[in-house]
Amino acid sequence: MDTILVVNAGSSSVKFQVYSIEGEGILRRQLKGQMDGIGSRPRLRASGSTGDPLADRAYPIEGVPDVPAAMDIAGAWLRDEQRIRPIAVGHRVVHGGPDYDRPIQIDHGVVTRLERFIALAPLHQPHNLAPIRSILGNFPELLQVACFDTAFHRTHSAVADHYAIPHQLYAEGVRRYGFHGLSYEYIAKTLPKVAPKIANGRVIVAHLGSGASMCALSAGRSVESTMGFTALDGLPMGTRPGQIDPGVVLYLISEKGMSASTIQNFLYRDCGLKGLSGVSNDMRELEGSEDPRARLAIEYFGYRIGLNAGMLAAALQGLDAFVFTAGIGENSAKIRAHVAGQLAWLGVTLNQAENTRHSQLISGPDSRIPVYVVPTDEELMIAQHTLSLLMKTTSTNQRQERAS
Ligand SMILES: Nc1ncnc2c1ncn2[C@@H]1O[C@H](COP(=O)(O)OP(=O)(O)O)[C@@H](O)[C@H]1O
Ligand SMILES: CC(=O)OP(=O)(O)O
Ligand SMILES: [Mg+2]
Repeated sequence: MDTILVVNAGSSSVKFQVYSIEGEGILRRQLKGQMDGIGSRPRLRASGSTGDPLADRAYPIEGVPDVPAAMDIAGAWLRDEQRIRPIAVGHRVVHGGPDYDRPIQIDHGVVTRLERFIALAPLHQPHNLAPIRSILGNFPELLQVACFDTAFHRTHSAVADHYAIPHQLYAEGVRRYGFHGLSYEYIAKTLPKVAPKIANGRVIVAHLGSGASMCALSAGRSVESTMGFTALDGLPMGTRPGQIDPGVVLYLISEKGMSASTIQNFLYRDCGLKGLSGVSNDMRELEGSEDPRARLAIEYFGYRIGLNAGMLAAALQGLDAFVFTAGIGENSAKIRAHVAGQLAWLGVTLNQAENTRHSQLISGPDSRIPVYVVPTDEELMIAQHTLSLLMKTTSTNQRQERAS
């Protein structure tokens, strides 16, 4: 059986899926899993094609201190216990920079170009590139495909793509890229099935995971994002502050004597829900905590989502639907209710029972704007892109063989 392996390293999780190729362009999921709770409660969970459990293992927090450790455990499980031998591997690569507006086949030159963006995505890019390098070294013939978080946002207009800084910096690549593009691409592709009437309209998608952002979709295309040059901007996240006055960074340099690398660590690892609550970066832990600072962090998260929704509705000049997705968006009825409250001025009402049940449509019948919960599937997008490139390279090879 020919299979495609998909690897998605996020900031608090490593997700993976294995698909069999069932014929021209048809994929069937064989296995799905994730190692999540990195830094809080590490756990490896995986299931087979019918949802049958294949693994559920908890690890001590010090046993899986970071994403590379999680990647090693997941890789060993796939290789040694599941005996996965794929014919192609698709990778989520968070930063594609200004050059890549679509998935590409990986070679050493591509890896070198993507290494330039490590400083722009230090929580992700190194972990995205590590397995790519290792596979290139051990299996140089294996097709590997890089699928970028930034690519889906390349439809942004010039005003959405710029900062108000001298043009030379834009030319060098200091632009408002936006991230979580594979997730938004999946939602944009799924919306015509979920809500055919509004899929062509103006939709805000809130990808609320460990990293969090929101995207304004107009007729299924991204027109604006809360994230920018890096995945630091916009909403508060597990360990990142989201939007912050650059004056704070200047203060840390001039008054606290912090170096560039100390500030980088601070902004990527010590802020956000973790910094504000002093309790945890993990929304599950915050929701279970009695600590008033945990409550403040939850309150802040919902408040900032509401503010950013106003901004994106302005970019869209109106709003036809609101969609929740990713770890928090799909699973936290409490956060969704809080955000719906923030959107009441837009005429949003919530159906409490449907929200508690995590139903697909959670707005009330009188809501002026429908609110949906749509589970994302970045891995499926990656698998589809990988299969397209696999088919392209196979037919090119066949043409070359016939010609020689
Ligand atoms: N049942 C739940 N209730 C509240 N939050 C949840 C639940 N399940 C997962 N989450 C939250 O989702 C976040 C992880 O989301 P995810 O999209 O997997 O992140 P990432 O891909 O960035 O690692 C964590 O903050 C986690 O606490
Ligand atoms: C870009 C980003 O923040 O990704 P994740 O949510 O997977 O950490
Ligand atoms: Mg993620």
